[in-house]
Amino acid sequence: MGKIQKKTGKGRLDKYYHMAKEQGYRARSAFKLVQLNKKYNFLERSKVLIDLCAAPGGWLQVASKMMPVSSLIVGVDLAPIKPLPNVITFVEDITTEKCRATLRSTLKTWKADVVLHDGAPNVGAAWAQDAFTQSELVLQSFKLATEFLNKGGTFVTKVFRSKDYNNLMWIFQQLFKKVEATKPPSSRNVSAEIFVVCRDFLAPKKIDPKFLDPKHVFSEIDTGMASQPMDVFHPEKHKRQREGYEDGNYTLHKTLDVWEFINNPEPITVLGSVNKFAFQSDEAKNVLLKSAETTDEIKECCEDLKVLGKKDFKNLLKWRTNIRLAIGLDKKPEPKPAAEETVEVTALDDIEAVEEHATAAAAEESRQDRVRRRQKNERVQKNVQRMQLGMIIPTDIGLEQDGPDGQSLFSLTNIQKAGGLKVVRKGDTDIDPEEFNAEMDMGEDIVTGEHQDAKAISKNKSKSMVKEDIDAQYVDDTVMDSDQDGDVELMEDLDEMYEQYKERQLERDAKLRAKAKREDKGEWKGFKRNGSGEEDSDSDSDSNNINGAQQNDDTSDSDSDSGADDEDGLPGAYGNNKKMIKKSSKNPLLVGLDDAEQAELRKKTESGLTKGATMFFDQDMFKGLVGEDEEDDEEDDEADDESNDDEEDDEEDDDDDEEDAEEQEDVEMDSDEEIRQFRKDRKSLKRKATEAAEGDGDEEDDIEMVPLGKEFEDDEMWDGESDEEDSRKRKQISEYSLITAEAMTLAQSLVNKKMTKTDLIDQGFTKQAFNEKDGLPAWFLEDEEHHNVPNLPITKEAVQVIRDRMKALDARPIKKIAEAKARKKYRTAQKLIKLQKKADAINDTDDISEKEKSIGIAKLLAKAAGAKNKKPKKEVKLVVAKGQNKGAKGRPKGVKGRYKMVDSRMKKEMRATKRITKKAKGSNRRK
Ligand SMILES: C[S@@+](CC[C@H](N)C(=O)[O-])C[C@H]1O[C@@H](n2cnc3c(N)ncnc32)[C@H](O)[C@@H]1O
Repeated sequence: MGKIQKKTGKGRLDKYYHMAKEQGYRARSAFKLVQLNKKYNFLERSKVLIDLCAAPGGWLQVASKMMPVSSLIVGVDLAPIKPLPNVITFVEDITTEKCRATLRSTLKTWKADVVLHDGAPNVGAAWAQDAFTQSELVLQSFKLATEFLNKGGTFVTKVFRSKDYNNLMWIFQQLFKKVEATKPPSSRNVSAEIFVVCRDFLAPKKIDPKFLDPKHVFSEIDTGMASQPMDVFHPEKHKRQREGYEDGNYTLHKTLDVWEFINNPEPITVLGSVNKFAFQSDEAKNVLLKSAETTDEIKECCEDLKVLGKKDFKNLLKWRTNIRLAIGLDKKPEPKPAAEETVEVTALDDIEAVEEHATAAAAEESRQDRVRRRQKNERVQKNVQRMQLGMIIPTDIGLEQDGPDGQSLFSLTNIQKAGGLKVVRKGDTDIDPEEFNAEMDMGEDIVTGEHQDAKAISKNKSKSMVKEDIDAQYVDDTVMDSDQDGDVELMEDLDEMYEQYKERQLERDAKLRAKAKREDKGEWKGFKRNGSGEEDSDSDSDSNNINGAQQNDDTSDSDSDSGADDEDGLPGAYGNNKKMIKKSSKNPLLVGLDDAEQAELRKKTESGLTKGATMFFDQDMFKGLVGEDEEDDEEDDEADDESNDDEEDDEEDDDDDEEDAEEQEDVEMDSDEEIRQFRKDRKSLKRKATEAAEGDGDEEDDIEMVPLGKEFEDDEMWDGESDEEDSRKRKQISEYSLITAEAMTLAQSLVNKKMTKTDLIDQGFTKQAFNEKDGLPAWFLEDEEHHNVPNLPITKEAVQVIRDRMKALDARPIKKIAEAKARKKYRTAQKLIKLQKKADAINDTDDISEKEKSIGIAKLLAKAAGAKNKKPKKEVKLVVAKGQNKGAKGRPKGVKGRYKMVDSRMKKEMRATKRITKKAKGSNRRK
């Protein structure tokens, strides 16, 4: 033990090992004393301590830490102990007279308050000098304790569970008032060691020498277990470990004639107590060796029984049974009724062994099952977290319309599949709670799980009702185990999130429909994308639009409206049902609407929506929902208010206005430079708008971005409006709306009543208003398109508004960046949780002081911070060995810091090496 041994065994490097390392103790055993002292508090009030068998010094460290300063601490061991401050150590065998004398001279007239003994023979570096057994060592230490302890002193010793244990305890009790055996938590469960704390030394004047004589103490003990053989099928249950160190029993090599094994009524006992079976007797030679049952394998097994495994022992037992049957020692057991138990010992053992295997396999299987379930749950939880962070949407984890297994939550096809359709028709809505619990046990989806058997399904009237019933039961159910609870909680969370997602989707759909409707009504939304002033040439159409909007033109396409309602108006239950009807028309439960019903649903109501759409929007979830129309109305009201305010302001600023009138009429830009800058900005804004529409489309709305084709622009320039073009134009307007300064200026002047709608219409009638493009040469049309661009007025305010908008757009991160940020945030949060857990663990440790706890936590934090503040790698500058650097020795001129010389040849060589290795790899693989 003197030297720290390499700990390689599984579980050796446990919590206490790491704690010892962290806290600077020389051995993990230090914590045993810490825990013993915590329980019995003997160190704090002691002034003199002797540690027998103290190397490498873990206990001495603890003692010097816990005992008052200037205490006398003496440590002895066969192995040298590295010096420790305020501790006296010497190398000695504690069983010798010399050790006693040294202790006496060290302590002088003093007596010890505590004597510790943690000795174990054969485990130290000095194993060769070790001649005593554990119990003898304990008795020796006890002897020293009785000599050096003060009255009322404490003796702590390590004892192994052995036949000597009771005797030792009896002796201790004779000389100490209180004797308690305890196993501190840091002592491994697999270890047979126990610590005995003997308090209040009685310090009798005379001690009966028999108490301290090993021969006398241990001779009387006979537990009758010394000769107990090992059970070869349950070696782990063998008593040897509990017996502590057997005195050399294992060195005996027993050989037994195999014939005796065949005849012995207790074959397992024989197997456990013998090293070798010899074929020596005549019977063994004549009968056994000649038998066909005695295979080479059996013979080999007989050579060394100590190296055999369970399977080999089973083979030997089988062989013995067969031989016994063959030579007539046993009769073949008559076939018995199944209920009767077999009496034959070996057969039972075999069965037991097989059963044991089967149980182990089943346990392993269920463990793996648990692991799989836990992993699945963890995966789902992770997804949920990611979904909450907005990194993914429910569809990404298959949660939208489909259940986790890809089955629709409310799919009626399941019922048919499970054959429960008929019973469903009967309308029985009861659910068997046991079946429900069984479902939950399987960790499957409550309603859609694959394990939904016919019986369970037959009790469902409809899926939705089932879910409600289940939910109700599930709330009442208090007997579910924790595993189920976890699953159920998870399912609940997922259900809730799914509902929220659906609501959001419906809300969004409603907004989209309202928007489309408004567009169809011909509401004017602004200028088209290129902002090149097609408004002029297009004044007809635009003015139509304006008129349309202002006169609340009812010529909007009501058909398409209703059509849209039919298609999209019921995206939830109804819409899905339509899909389902198409998909699974074979299912008698999934009945489509007949023509009359469909026609009824298509009928228009007063609101202009179809009956189906009205029914859909009458659902509770739409109550209190402010549609875009209403929002816009509100905005309009606000705009009106503002315009009124502006009017007041205008009156005040009349004089100024007159002065600026001329400037206001035309483009109001400070300089050409500003105009150029503005046009540049406008271009980038358009680009961003396109990006936003493409990248964020799924987040914001589902409007598709249609690039402006040449054809489209031409048509707009010259043609009168067809319906199709009209709608295209409107779409364009709605997409780009007020993103240009021209449009904004115009809007502002309309809102501020600086321009009337008649002015706007009049402006549309220019000399080019009715130009025909038929017959004009292509080059002219192209030229016109490029250069005949009306210069529309723009105001500073409009430019400012657009710029602000652009800034806001700039400030918004693109989807990928947002995702990356969310991921980073998530990872940081996870790290923090981990750190918190570690800190909590340190905090909860009872064995260390507050100071040590704070040091431990500070270390943790420093480590975490260190990982963050890792120094970046120093850059190595590549210097090409050419010119003045060619063949230069040492640092090339003008190069500072780290550098590496490279030349073209090196590059070529490196490439060639790579090529060759790649080739070699390829050819190896082909082989
Ligand atoms: C488990 S270690 C003691 C560890 C010690 N308590 C610590 O915390 O560092 C057992 C020690 O007993 C010592 N030992 C065994 N027999 C001994 C003997 N006869 N005399 C002195 N030391 C002995 C071994 O050398 C070994 O270092």
